[in-house]
Amino acid sequence: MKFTKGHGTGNDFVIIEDLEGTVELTPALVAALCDRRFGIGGDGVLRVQPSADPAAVYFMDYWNSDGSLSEMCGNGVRVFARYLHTTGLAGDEIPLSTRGGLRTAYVEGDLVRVDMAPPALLGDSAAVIDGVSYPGLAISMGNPHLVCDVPAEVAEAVDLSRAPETDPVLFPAGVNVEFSVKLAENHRRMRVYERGSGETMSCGTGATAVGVAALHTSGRDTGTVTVDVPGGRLEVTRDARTSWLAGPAVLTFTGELDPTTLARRP
Ligand SMILES: N[C@H](CCC[C@H](N)C(=O)O)C(=O)O
Repeated sequence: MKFTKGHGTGNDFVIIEDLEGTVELTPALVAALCDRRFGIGGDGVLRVQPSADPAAVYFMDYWNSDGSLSEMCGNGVRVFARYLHTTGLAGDEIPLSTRGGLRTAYVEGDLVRVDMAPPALLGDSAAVIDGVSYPGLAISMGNPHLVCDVPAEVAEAVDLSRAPETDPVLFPAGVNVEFSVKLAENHRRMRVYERGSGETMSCGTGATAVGVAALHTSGRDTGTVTVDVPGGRLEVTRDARTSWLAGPAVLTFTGELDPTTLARRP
């Protein structure tokens, strides 16, 4: 099985082109592929499949590194677009179907910009870590997010080695939790605990949720927010119609493996 590695601000993915439908992905195989010691290593898998929706040619079949599925992946869809553009499978403007619906990516040199669709603000909630409750704003980007505004020292110290406790009624399938630090009116820094992947260096849907929350808490429904993540810098814009995510997306290497002989963590 051939694969390509890529990342967007350090959120890295194993890309598998499967236009013929010959690759059988299972949660166990995805976890083995994403294992950073026994496998290739990655925060998730992006499988390129034909789109059932006629509005797009390709479907992004996204899996988290634990083998779970998600509706959307903002860095993933940007790396996915970079792969299609680099391999000549698509041009500069790429409509894509995802489990969260249609998204359109625009390859602009080193940057890839995505129409992330309008956010849905779901109200107040909180995340609990080590008995401390962090209030946050629940936002859907197709997948669920909880954006907690915290001081810099809290964001630096908070233990993200395991999933924060969150509301099982509001988030029955779990949630991605962002800890957002205000650096300036239109500038945030964040750490993230990703549902299904743990702490990552970046989360595109999460950065978009952080930007939307930053605008919302300052009474604005439109604007642009720079979001710094441990893996780099993303730009989030909300306009009257939708939300946008822009940032770098690169392919790092290609390889080949036999999934039947791929090592499994003991
Ligand atoms: N872990 C997320 C999916 C990947 C999101 C993230 N990698 C991004 O770039 O948006 C979830 O289960 O909803």
